[in-house]
Amino acid sequence: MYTLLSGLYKHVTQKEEFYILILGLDNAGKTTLLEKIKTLFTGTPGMPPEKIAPTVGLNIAKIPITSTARLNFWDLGGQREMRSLWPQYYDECHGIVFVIDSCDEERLDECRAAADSLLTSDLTLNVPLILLANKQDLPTALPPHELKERFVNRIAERMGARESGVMAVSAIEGTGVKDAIDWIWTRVQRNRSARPPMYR
Ligand SMILES: Nc1nc2c(ncn2[C@@H]2O[C@H](COP(=O)(O)OP(=O)(O)OP(=O)(O)O)[C@@H](O)[C@H]2O)c(=O)[nH]1
Ligand SMILES: [Mg+2]
Repeated sequence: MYTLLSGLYKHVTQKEEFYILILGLDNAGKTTLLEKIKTLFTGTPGMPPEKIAPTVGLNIAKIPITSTARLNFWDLGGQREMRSLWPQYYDECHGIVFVIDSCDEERLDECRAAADSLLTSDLTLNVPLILLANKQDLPTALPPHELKERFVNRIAERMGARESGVMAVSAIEGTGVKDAIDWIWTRVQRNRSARPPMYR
């Protein structure tokens, strides 16, 4: 009887867990984005931008997306030494958000190299990926069409068969953030036979 009841309780309370990696070079705005996601999707405001320091290790946010499913965001540090840790998380992730600083033209090549190594890993094969052209609130930001030409088109062949997209956002102002999360949520659900959710 106890086993039956505890099984039933588990069935009712267990949630589908999807894991989403937030990657990109240091200073791209990943943690600012994570905190904005918290603000927009939970009742609790995220940390204000001025309190956010460069990430050493990772930050986590658990976002209830429906009554039965949760998106777990893993925001990893983007500094060069931290990037060697990224592959440890590829195997378990269901989706990837790749954040680009649209104002940092000088580091576009470095950014492309980081995206290349992520996309060529067997462990991320067919994992949906959204590229976010961040900091669009700043006048010096490359507009999305220019970023597409100078960045996205050059890594397009590495995308393979995965679902991919590009969106313009401002993590600080929140512009485009909800649409980006809706995009990734739709894609991880579509990809669930290849990468099924975890149950916790
Ligand atoms: N204007 C503007 N500034 C932003 C935006 N997003 C992030 N920033 C700023 O960019 C800087 C870096 O932001 P973080 O969120 O710490 O960057 P990160 O990608 O997490 O960096 P690492 O943790 O080192 O990998 C901070 O000064 C942020 O305030 C944005 O949308 N607009
Ligand atoms: Mg960070």
